[in-house]
Amino acid sequence: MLEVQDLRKRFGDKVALDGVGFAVRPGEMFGFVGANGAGKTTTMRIVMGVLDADSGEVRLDGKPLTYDSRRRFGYMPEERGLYQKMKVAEQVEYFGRLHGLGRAAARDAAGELIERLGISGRRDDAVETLSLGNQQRVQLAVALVHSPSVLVLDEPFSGLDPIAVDALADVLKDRCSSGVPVVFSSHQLELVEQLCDSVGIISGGRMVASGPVDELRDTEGRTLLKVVVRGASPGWADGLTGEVTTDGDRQVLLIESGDDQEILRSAVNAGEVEHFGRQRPTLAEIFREAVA
Ligand SMILES: Nc1ncnc2c1ncn2[C@@H]1O[C@H](COP(=O)(O)OP(=O)(O)OP(=O)(O)O)[C@@H](O)[C@H]1O
Repeated sequence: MLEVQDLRKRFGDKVALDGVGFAVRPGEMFGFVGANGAGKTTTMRIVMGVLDADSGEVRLDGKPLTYDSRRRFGYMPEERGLYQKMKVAEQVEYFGRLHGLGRAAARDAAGELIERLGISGRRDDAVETLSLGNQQRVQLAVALVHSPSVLVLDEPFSGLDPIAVDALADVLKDRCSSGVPVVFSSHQLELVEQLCDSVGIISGGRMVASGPVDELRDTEGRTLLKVVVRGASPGWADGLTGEVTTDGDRQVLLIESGDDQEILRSAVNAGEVEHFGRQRPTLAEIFREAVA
């Protein structure tokens, strides 16, 4: 298990991290979300030992991280770093070799990832001739080539087209199912909600919510009552406190609290009730409330 414990970090007067902590179990996908400048990259750099914390600790399976344990991590830094003149396949193999793979193993692993990430047509091209999205795929292959025991990825999905997003999601799911803890940051909250077992929301250097996505949806944010009525005349919900929107010949009422029976009676009197039920907040809604 990867444990990040009470990290604190200042840059001069600026407090970047003010007690950041979370844990990621083997085989768990953890989405790290927060507004720009919230502290995600700083946390990931500390996990990777690129930056020292002022205090706090990062442990793997109960032990503080060392140079050797970090060598087995796969890291995709925010500042992407590839050799621009080197060819794609050569580059991925080279990083595999740097992480200790033998020549044949590095070649096989590079070939497989290049294929899975959809860049096999570019394997013999210099990185500098690739589009930004394709360079990002190479960067991901480089982070994954040595079958890391932990994955720490800073915005791995940004700039990818939907096909590449799916390909990367599949690769990450595979790695997770083989017992690897995966941490990635992202601003794509729908994707995080779909993919991750757990999320951590950071705001101003502090964790404001974290835990399994399902639990957060049960305990955080507002559970709204959603009522969909067909054929109702405008103004049917005027006496109620919620928001009404129109969708074709349907009126959709979202209401936080009230007398459910009274609301139902108003809806039935107004038209044909197509839907009446509570809906849990999405991750995006929880996020907006948590960082507000
Ligand atoms: N080397 C540095 N020197 C000074 N301040 C820094 C440095 N690195 C980060 N910061 C500050 O620390 C805070 C956290 O930054 P960080 O890059 O960790 O945020 P982030 O959540 O990754 O943001 P984004 O989503 O924009 O990538 C910000 O206020 C940032 O300006």
